[in-house]
Amino acid sequence: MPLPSPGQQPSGAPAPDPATTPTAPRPAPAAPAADAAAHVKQREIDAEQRHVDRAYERLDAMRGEAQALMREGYKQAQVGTMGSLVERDTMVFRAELWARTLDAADDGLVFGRLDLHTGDVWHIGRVGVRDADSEILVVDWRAPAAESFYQATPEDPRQVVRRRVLHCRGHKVVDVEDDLLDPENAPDDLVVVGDGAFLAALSRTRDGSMRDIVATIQQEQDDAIRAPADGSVIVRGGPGTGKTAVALHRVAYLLFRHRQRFGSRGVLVVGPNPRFTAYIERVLPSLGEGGAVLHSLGDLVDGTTANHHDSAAVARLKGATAMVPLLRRAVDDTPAGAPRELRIRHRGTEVVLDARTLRGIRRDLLHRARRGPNSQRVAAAKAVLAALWERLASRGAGRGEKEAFLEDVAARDEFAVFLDTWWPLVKPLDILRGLADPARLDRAARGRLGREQIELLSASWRHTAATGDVSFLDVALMDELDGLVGPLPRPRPKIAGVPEEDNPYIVDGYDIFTGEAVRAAAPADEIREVTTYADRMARAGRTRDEAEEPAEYAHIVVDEAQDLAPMQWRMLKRRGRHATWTIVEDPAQSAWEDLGASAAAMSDALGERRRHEFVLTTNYRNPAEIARVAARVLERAVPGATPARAVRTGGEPPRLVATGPGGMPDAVRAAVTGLLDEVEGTVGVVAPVGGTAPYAAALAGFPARVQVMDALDAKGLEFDAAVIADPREIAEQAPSGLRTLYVALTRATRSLVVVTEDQDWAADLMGVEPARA
Ligand SMILES: Nc1ncnc2c1ncn2[C@@H]1O[C@H](COP(=O)(O)OP(=O)(O)OP(=O)(O)O)[C@@H](O)[C@H]1O
Repeated sequence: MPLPSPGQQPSGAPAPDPATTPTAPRPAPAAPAADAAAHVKQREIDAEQRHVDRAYERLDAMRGEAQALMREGYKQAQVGTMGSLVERDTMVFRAELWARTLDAADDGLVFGRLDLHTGDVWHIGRVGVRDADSEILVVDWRAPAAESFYQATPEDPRQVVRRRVLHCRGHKVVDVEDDLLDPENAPDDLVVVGDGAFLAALSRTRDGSMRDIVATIQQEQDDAIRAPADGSVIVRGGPGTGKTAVALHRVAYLLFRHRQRFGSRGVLVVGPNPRFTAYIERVLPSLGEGGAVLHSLGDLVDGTTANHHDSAAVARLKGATAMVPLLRRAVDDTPAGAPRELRIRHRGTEVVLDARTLRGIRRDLLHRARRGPNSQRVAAAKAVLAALWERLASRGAGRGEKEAFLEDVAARDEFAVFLDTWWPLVKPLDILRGLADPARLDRAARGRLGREQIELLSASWRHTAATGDVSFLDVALMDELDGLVGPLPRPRPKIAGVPEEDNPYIVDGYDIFTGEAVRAAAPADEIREVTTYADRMARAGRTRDEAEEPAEYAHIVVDEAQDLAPMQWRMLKRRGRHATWTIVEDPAQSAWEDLGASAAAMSDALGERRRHEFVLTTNYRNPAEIARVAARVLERAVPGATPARAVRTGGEPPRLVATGPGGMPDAVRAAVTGLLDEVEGTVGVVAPVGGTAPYAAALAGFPARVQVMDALDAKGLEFDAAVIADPREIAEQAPSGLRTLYVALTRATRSLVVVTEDQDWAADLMGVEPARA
């Protein structure tokens, strides 16, 4: 669907006149023009309403059929054979999915119509609907027949004479808006009406959630949405060009056209932070697709949630692939607190394994550990026991004593405690905590980090060790470590009444992993299975690697991909080794400095598959007044970059408020108070990274539509009004700071207020004269 210039008809037909005037290929009736126009339009709306009513009647019938199918599925359960249970599950699953899709389609079921020069008329909607005689009432927007709705232009009308957008409130048609694409082939009585409702829709109030754009997808966006499924799609474009919207509609498209392939292994959508995933989470369900999994980069690893961004200097270190060998060496290093030697006394003889011998055993075990040291725990116990026996044998012990010796040592507390400290089971977080020790970090880095870098990193992990806080990049490191340390063995659950001897990790009453004595668990008078030490070790070895790999997906969407560090790409790659990808990025908004390294890591994740690249050029979010200011900052941040074209005018001109030292929170509060009267929807307050606290305090008790966040967390979001606090600090916090400020300046759909202590700097940067707070 081609886009209107500001203040013009959405496309195609020459529409010089304001608008609500219906225009026709033939001259419009003379007078009274306004009344006649309203009458013609109402007649068109009434006609569409009749069609929409029929479609809703059939939708209700289809929902009834889906419910009946579900009931039928449950009935089959009563038959009870294995086969019928499987059929029942499939039937119920499909019927439920279908029922959910139909429910989601209820809101705005029909939104478009195509009149072809063949005389055919197609209505386009959220799902396909047929009447009882199988006549098509509505074509699903993702079906090939609907393609012209988004793709036809006056230059290439694709048989479409008139394209109509229907605006509905609930089940009621409230407006229609036409594009005349092929006047030559228009029948004499064809009516064309329109009032620029598309542009009006763009300036609607924001309620904090993104909405689908299915009725108004533009041609260049549709190209990306419907790109072939055989490769990966990369969508680039400036802020507000609809990149996120396109990626989400592509997921709905892929699931519709290739459900078998993408539905079974699933789709993962990854956004920069949880605020962003909450913002987009309604889009796919509103398109009838509830199956995709949404995650932020901070919660991709089970049981971990990032709660802060690292400073730019720390992020540069943690995000680079140089972390891979460093982490590997940290995993292989002797654990902190490991004993230097082992002394065991057996029947009056002391057997000692000295530091050198223990180091040799460790090296050997690590060499053999394909799945990380955690999987070698049983092997470690065996190797130490074997070395002890060798020592004893060298001092004259006979072969016949071996079993008794091993039984004796393995059962001892001191051996369990030794094993637990010498070869502990480790979790990724333990390794990061260990790296809080500068000496250990230096060893792992093999001298490749300078003193300042060691201090920065170890300070960051000291904070983690003390508080348990992890950063977004720590999550990527923990995911890397997950693979390096290997899965933790999963002990079988304790079952009441079952003696602990059945647990393969219990050796003679001791849990060889934790060192816990569990002898008391089995009642003394219970008859026990008689097993040897060797039986139990063999059993332990067999069950050791049961932990799960991270889930793999058939398709992965990465939003704000320009910000991903190489280590984060590695984390995603592990989840999509066989996936196709949709990548959404705008290098001009990147907070990550080494764009080359990031691009290489992305390329590695995407693999050899074909890539389809698209560039979106129109800014649907910012009014031209805000876009102009943002473009000035873009020119400084990325000289030569082309800003997207803003289609709307009529926003408030951006305001610059100057304040004195220490006056920032009060000035921000005053700006927000003013904006709450000006706009009905959300007001976003964007602060420097790590600097939200004073503003959150100043705005305590304000309505929930006021949201405070730092500039990195503002990525991808939009608000009716935005207040940028301390732009200079945002710009100077990192080498990529000006780009981050550019992101912050492009969040508002209507009003933008920038509050600064450095008025000359800000006025020069933005080209706006300051007012005093
Ligand atoms: N074709 C369209 N019809 C209606 N609204 C649209 C259309 N395309 C985009 N929008 C709206 O424009 C706004 C910006 O879209 P979106 O967030 O997808 O842009 P983006 O390119 O991802 O921006 P950013 O780079 O800042 O994250 C959203 O409100 C979206 O709904």
